[in-house]
Amino acid sequence: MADNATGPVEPLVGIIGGSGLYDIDGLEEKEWRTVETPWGPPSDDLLFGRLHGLRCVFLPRHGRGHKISPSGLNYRANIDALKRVGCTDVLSLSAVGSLKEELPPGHFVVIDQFIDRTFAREKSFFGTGCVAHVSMAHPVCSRLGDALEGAARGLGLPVTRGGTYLTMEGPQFSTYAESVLYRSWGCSVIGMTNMPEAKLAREAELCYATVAMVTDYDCWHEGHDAVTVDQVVKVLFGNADNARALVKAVLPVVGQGRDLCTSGCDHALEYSLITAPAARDPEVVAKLGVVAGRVLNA
Ligand SMILES: CSC[C@H]1O[C@H](OP(=O)(O)O)[C@H](O)[C@@H]1O
Ligand SMILES: Nc1ncnc2[nH]cnc12
Repeated sequence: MADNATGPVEPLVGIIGGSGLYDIDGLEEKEWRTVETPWGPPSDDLLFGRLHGLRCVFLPRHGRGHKISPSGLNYRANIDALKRVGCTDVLSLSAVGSLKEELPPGHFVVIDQFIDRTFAREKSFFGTGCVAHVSMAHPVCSRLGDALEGAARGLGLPVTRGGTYLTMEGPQFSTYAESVLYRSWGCSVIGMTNMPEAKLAREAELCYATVAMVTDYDCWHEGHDAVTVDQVVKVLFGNADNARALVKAVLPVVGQGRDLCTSGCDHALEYSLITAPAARDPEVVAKLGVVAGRVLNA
């Protein structure tokens, strides 16, 4: 292991707020700051502040006012920006459609797997000039998952631990045939944003976990109309209050000093680089400074 992969870690928690979550209330010492990255601009300025005295950073995934569509998001810039400002842990909060009867609107799912059906997005920081292959076998940090589950249960929120999030390209919602197909695959929920976000967080050696907040039954459920934005928005404003309460409850748990992540997220690049040092393109390597500097400069 590169000798800079040691603890203890002073965590800084980044929160990516999805649809309906464009701000975090109750933040002290609040300040929006512009962050530039080699991958272009992130979705918006980053909001810095303190909750219960603990520092955290918030990024509205679609920008304030929800200006950017799922396919138009600069996922690389968002993840690089969070790492660049010192984040070690990323909590993703997302609105989703339910693919299971037992996950009704208002329910929270602490995701543990993803299926990536997106096709029109930049999915890696690496490529020609510096190739790396990280493991995505276990895409979610189970330490963060434990903390989110505990906090949700402590608040009495309806929560399920574990579930597969199917990421579709969008922006249109699924056809009935697609919805039925994804159900037959055993998927729990459907959304448009968590891939490649989770892949990029892994490449950047960030601990990442998603709380999926159910807003609708997509279009497969006979007893419910096919999803509309109107319906999603109605439910997600209720969900958003619960999401904010969850963030407040989980921060004191995940914000405490710790050793290296027991899930291995923070040394994911350890055995992943395959391009020989002499064959690496210096320009590509320079771009990767924040994301992979730990291993590239070891
Ligand atoms: C407004 S419904 C569709 C929209 O909501 C979800 O976004 P996010 O994950 O950022 O909450 C879904 O993935 C779509 O982007
Ligand atoms: N049914 C659905 N499909 C895709 N993304 C969603 N976000 C919220 N509901 C959704």
